[in-house]
Amino acid sequence: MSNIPTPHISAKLGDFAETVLMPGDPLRSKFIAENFLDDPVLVNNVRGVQGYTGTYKGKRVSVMASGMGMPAIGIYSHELFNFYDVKNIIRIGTAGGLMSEVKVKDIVMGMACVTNSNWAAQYEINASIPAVCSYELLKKAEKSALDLGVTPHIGTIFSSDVFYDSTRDYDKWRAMGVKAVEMEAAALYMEAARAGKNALCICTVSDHMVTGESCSSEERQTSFTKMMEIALETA
Ligand SMILES: O=P(O)(O)O[C@H]1O[C@H](CO)[C@@H](O)[C@H]1O
Ligand SMILES: O=c1cc[nH]c(=O)[nH]1
Repeated sequence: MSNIPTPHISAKLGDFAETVLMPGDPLRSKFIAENFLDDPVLVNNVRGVQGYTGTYKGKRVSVMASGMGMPAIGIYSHELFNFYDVKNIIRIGTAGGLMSEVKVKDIVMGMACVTNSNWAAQYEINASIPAVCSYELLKKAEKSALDLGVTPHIGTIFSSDVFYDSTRDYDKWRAMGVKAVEMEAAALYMEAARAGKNALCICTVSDHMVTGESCSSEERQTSFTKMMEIALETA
Protein backbone atom coordinates (compact mmCIF):
# COMPACT_ATOMS: atom_id res chain seq x y z
CA MET A 1 0.00 0.00 0.00
CA SER A 2 1.35 3.43 -0.89
CA ASN A 3 2.05 5.84 1.92
CA ILE A 4 1.39 8.86 -0.28
CA PRO A 5 -0.26 11.28 -0.13
CA THR A 6 0.58 11.48 3.56
CA PRO A 7 -1.51 13.22 6.23
CA HIS A 8 0.74 16.27 5.79
CA ILE A 9 1.90 16.28 2.16
CA SER A 10 -0.40 16.09 -0.84
CA ALA A 11 2.34 15.89 -3.52
CA LYS A 12 2.67 12.97 -5.93
CA LEU A 13 5.71 10.68 -6.10
CA GLY A 14 8.32 12.46 -8.21
CA ASP A 15 7.02 15.95 -7.38
CA PHE A 16 10.01 16.62 -5.11
CA ALA A 17 13.61 16.93 -6.29
CA GLU A 18 16.23 14.77 -4.61
CA THR A 19 17.29 17.76 -2.50
CA VAL A 20 14.80 19.78 -0.46
CA LEU A 21 15.71 23.07 1.20
CA MET A 22 13.77 23.41 4.43
CA PRO A 23 13.32 26.73 6.23
CA GLY A 24 11.12 26.89 9.32
CA ASP A 25 9.09 29.76 7.94
CA PRO A 26 6.61 29.09 5.08
CA LEU A 27 7.13 32.66 3.85
CA ARG A 28 10.89 31.97 3.49
CA SER A 29 9.99 28.98 1.36
CA LYS A 30 7.77 31.14 -0.87
CA PHE A 31 10.49 33.84 -1.05
CA ILE A 32 13.06 31.31 -2.29
CA ALA A 33 10.66 29.88 -4.86
CA GLU A 34 9.77 33.34 -6.16
CA ASN A 35 13.26 34.83 -6.13
CA PHE A 36 15.64 31.98 -6.90
CA LEU A 37 13.82 29.15 -8.69
CA ASP A 38 12.93 29.06 -12.37
CA ASP A 39 9.46 27.73 -13.14
CA PRO A 40 8.51 26.96 -9.52
CA VAL A 41 5.50 24.68 -9.14
CA LEU A 42 3.57 24.48 -5.85
CA VAL A 43 3.62 20.77 -4.94
CA ASN A 44 2.25 20.99 -1.40
CA ASN A 45 0.10 23.41 0.56
CA VAL A 46 -1.40 21.18 3.27
CA ARG A 47 -1.78 23.35 6.42
CA GLY A 48 -0.25 26.23 4.45
CA VAL A 49 3.12 24.48 4.47
CA GLN A 50 4.16 25.49 1.01
CA GLY A 51 6.43 23.20 -0.96
CA TYR A 52 7.76 24.16 -4.39
CA THR A 53 9.87 22.43 -7.00
CA GLY A 54 11.71 24.36 -9.70
CA THR A 55 15.19 24.68 -11.12
CA TYR A 56 18.23 26.63 -9.94
CA LYS A 57 20.92 27.10 -12.59
CA GLY A 58 19.33 24.20 -14.46
CA LYS A 59 19.31 21.88 -11.44
CA ARG A 60 16.00 20.58 -10.07
CA VAL A 61 15.53 21.69 -6.43
CA SER A 62 12.61 21.74 -3.98
CA VAL A 63 11.92 24.00 -1.05
CA MET A 64 9.35 23.33 1.65
CA ALA A 65 8.88 24.79 5.12
CA SER A 66 9.09 22.64 8.24
CA GLY A 67 7.30 24.87 10.72
CA MET A 68 8.90 25.32 14.13
CA GLY A 69 10.29 22.67 16.44
CA MET A 70 11.40 19.06 16.33
CA PRO A 71 7.95 17.41 16.21
CA ALA A 72 7.18 19.44 13.07
CA ILE A 73 10.45 18.88 11.18
CA GLY A 74 10.34 15.24 12.31
CA ILE A 75 7.07 14.74 10.46
CA TYR A 76 8.13 16.43 7.22
CA SER A 77 11.61 14.95 7.06
CA HIS A 78 10.27 11.47 7.88
CA GLU A 79 7.72 11.64 5.08
CA LEU A 80 10.12 13.15 2.53
CA PHE A 81 12.94 10.69 3.27
CA ASN A 82 10.83 7.57 3.63
CA PHE A 83 7.85 8.08 1.29
CA TYR A 84 9.01 10.58 -1.36
CA ASP A 85 12.52 9.28 -2.14
CA VAL A 86 14.12 12.58 -1.10
CA LYS A 87 17.86 12.07 -0.55
CA ASN A 88 19.01 15.34 0.98
CA ILE A 89 17.37 17.88 3.27
CA ILE A 90 19.17 21.14 3.96
CA ARG A 91 17.57 23.14 6.75
CA ILE A 92 18.02 26.89 6.32
CA GLY A 93 17.04 28.52 9.56
CA THR A 94 17.68 31.27 12.04
CA ALA A 95 19.60 30.77 15.27
CA GLY A 96 20.52 32.61 18.43
CA GLY A 97 24.28 33.10 18.83
CA LEU A 98 25.93 31.65 21.94
CA MET A 99 29.73 31.93 21.51
CA SER A 100 31.12 35.46 21.45
CA GLU A 101 32.87 34.95 18.10
CA VAL A 102 29.52 34.08 16.52
CA LYS A 103 28.09 37.45 15.54
CA VAL A 104 24.64 38.45 14.42
CA LYS A 105 24.30 37.88 10.64
CA ASP A 106 27.03 35.21 10.67
CA ILE A 107 26.34 31.79 9.19
CA VAL A 108 26.64 28.64 11.30
CA MET A 109 26.70 25.09 9.96
CA GLY A 110 25.72 22.46 12.50
CA MET A 111 28.19 19.60 12.37
CA ALA A 112 26.59 18.00 15.43
CA CYS A 113 23.78 18.85 17.81
CA VAL A 114 23.31 18.69 21.54
CA THR A 115 19.66 18.54 22.40
CA ASN A 116 17.21 18.53 25.30
CA SER A 117 14.74 16.64 23.10
CA ASN A 118 13.67 13.07 23.82
CA TRP A 119 13.60 12.32 20.07
CA ALA A 120 16.10 9.44 20.27
CA ALA A 121 14.02 7.49 22.84
CA GLN A 122 11.82 6.04 20.08
CA TYR A 123 14.80 4.07 18.71
CA GLU A 124 15.03 2.13 22.00
CA ILE A 125 18.83 1.95 21.89
CA ASN A 126 20.36 1.80 25.32
CA ALA A 127 23.00 4.47 24.63
CA SER A 128 23.03 8.11 23.59
CA ILE A 129 22.55 8.67 19.86
CA PRO A 130 24.71 11.34 18.21
CA ALA A 131 22.89 13.81 15.96
CA VAL A 132 25.41 14.56 13.21
CA CYS A 133 25.14 16.13 9.79
CA SER A 134 26.09 14.57 6.48
CA TYR A 135 29.82 15.05 5.94
CA GLU A 136 29.27 15.19 2.16
CA LEU A 137 26.70 17.98 2.42
CA LEU A 138 28.83 19.85 4.94
CA LYS A 139 31.89 19.67 2.67
CA LYS A 140 29.88 20.95 -0.29
CA ALA A 141 28.21 23.67 1.77
CA GLU A 142 31.49 24.93 3.18
CA LYS A 143 32.92 25.19 -0.34
CA SER A 144 29.77 26.94 -1.60
CA ALA A 145 30.00 29.43 1.25
CA LEU A 146 33.70 30.16 0.66
CA ASP A 147 33.05 30.56 -3.08
CA LEU A 148 30.38 33.14 -2.18
CA GLY A 149 32.80 34.99 0.10
CA VAL A 150 31.30 33.74 3.36
CA THR A 151 33.35 32.03 6.08
CA PRO A 152 30.88 29.93 8.07
CA HIS A 153 31.22 28.85 11.69
CA ILE A 154 31.16 25.07 11.71
CA GLY A 155 30.61 23.07 14.88
CA THR A 156 28.14 22.02 17.53
CA ILE A 157 24.74 23.66 17.78
CA PHE A 158 22.02 23.31 20.42
CA SER A 159 18.64 22.02 19.18
CA SER A 160 16.23 23.09 21.87
CA ASP A 161 12.61 22.21 22.52
CA VAL A 162 12.25 25.55 24.26
CA PHE A 163 12.38 29.02 22.72
CA TYR A 164 11.59 30.90 25.97
CA ASP A 165 14.08 28.96 28.08
CA SER A 166 13.70 29.87 31.75
CA THR A 167 16.97 28.12 32.71
CA ARG A 168 18.99 30.63 30.63
CA ASP A 169 21.88 28.14 30.91
CA TYR A 170 23.82 29.83 28.11
CA ASP A 171 27.17 29.80 29.95
CA LYS A 172 26.98 26.02 30.31
CA TRP A 173 26.42 25.58 26.58
CA ARG A 174 29.18 28.05 25.76
CA ALA A 175 31.54 26.15 28.05
CA MET A 176 30.92 23.10 25.84
CA GLY A 177 31.75 25.11 22.72
CA VAL A 178 28.17 25.24 21.45
CA LYS A 179 27.97 27.94 18.82
CA ALA A 180 24.27 28.72 18.46
CA VAL A 181 20.77 27.60 19.41
CA GLU A 182 17.91 26.62 17.10
CA MET A 183 15.00 24.21 17.35
CA GLU A 184 15.03 21.54 14.61
CA ALA A 185 18.40 20.12 13.54
CA ALA A 186 18.75 17.22 16.00
CA ALA A 187 15.49 15.56 14.94
CA LEU A 188 16.33 16.18 11.28
CA TYR A 189 19.76 14.56 11.67
CA MET A 190 18.36 11.53 13.47
CA GLU A 191 15.60 11.09 10.87
CA ALA A 192 18.26 11.20 8.15
CA ALA A 193 20.41 8.63 9.97
CA ARG A 194 17.46 6.29 10.46
CA ALA A 195 16.43 6.57 6.79
CA GLY A 196 20.01 6.29 5.46
CA LYS A 197 19.73 9.78 3.94
CA ASN A 198 21.61 13.09 4.27
CA ALA A 199 20.89 16.25 6.23
CA LEU A 200 22.55 19.52 7.09
CA CYS A 201 21.45 22.56 9.07
CA ILE A 202 22.69 25.98 7.98
CA CYS A 203 21.56 28.92 10.09
CA THR A 204 21.89 32.67 9.99
CA VAL A 205 22.37 34.19 13.43
CA SER A 206 19.39 36.50 13.92
CA ASP A 207 20.05 37.49 17.53
CA HIS A 208 22.59 36.85 20.26
CA MET A 209 21.67 35.18 23.54
CA VAL A 210 24.50 36.79 25.50
CA THR A 211 24.99 40.24 23.99
CA GLY A 212 21.29 40.79 23.33
CA GLU A 213 22.15 42.07 19.82
CA SER A 214 19.68 41.41 17.02
CA CYS A 215 19.73 42.28 13.36
CA SER A 216 17.53 44.78 11.59
CA SER A 217 14.95 43.61 9.08
CA GLU A 218 17.14 44.89 6.23
CA GLU A 219 20.18 43.02 7.53
CA ARG A 220 18.07 39.89 7.97
CA GLN A 221 17.03 40.06 4.34
CA THR A 222 20.60 40.33 3.07
CA SER A 223 22.16 37.67 5.25
CA PHE A 224 19.24 35.26 4.79
CA THR A 225 19.72 35.61 1.05
CA LYS A 226 23.38 34.53 1.39
CA MET A 227 22.30 31.43 3.34
CA MET A 228 19.75 30.61 0.63
CA GLU A 229 22.38 30.90 -2.10
CA ILE A 230 24.80 28.68 -0.15
CA ALA A 231 22.10 26.01 0.20
CA LEU A 232 21.05 26.28 -3.44
CA GLU A 233 24.65 25.95 -4.63
CA THR A 234 25.05 22.91 -2.35
CA ALA A 235 21.85 21.18 -3.55
O1 LIG B 1 13.86 30.58 11.37
P1 LIG B 1 13.52 29.14 11.60
O2 LIG B 1 13.95 28.27 10.48
O3 LIG B 1 12.05 28.92 11.91
O4 LIG B 1 14.36 28.67 12.89
C1 LIG B 1 14.33 29.23 14.19
O5 LIG B 1 13.27 30.16 14.40
C2 LIG B 1 12.20 29.55 15.15
C3 LIG B 1 12.05 30.27 16.46
O6 LIG B 1 11.77 31.61 16.28
C4 LIG B 1 12.60 28.10 15.34
O7 LIG B 1 12.02 27.33 14.32
C5 LIG B 1 14.09 28.17 15.25
O8 LIG B 1 14.75 26.98 14.96
O1 LIG C 1 15.68 29.04 18.12
C1 LIG C 1 16.06 30.20 18.06
C2 LIG C 1 16.21 30.90 16.84
C3 LIG C 1 16.64 32.20 16.85
N1 LIG C 1 16.90 32.79 18.01
C4 LIG C 1 16.76 32.13 19.18
O2 LIG C 1 17.00 32.70 20.23
N2 LIG C 1 16.36 30.86 19.18
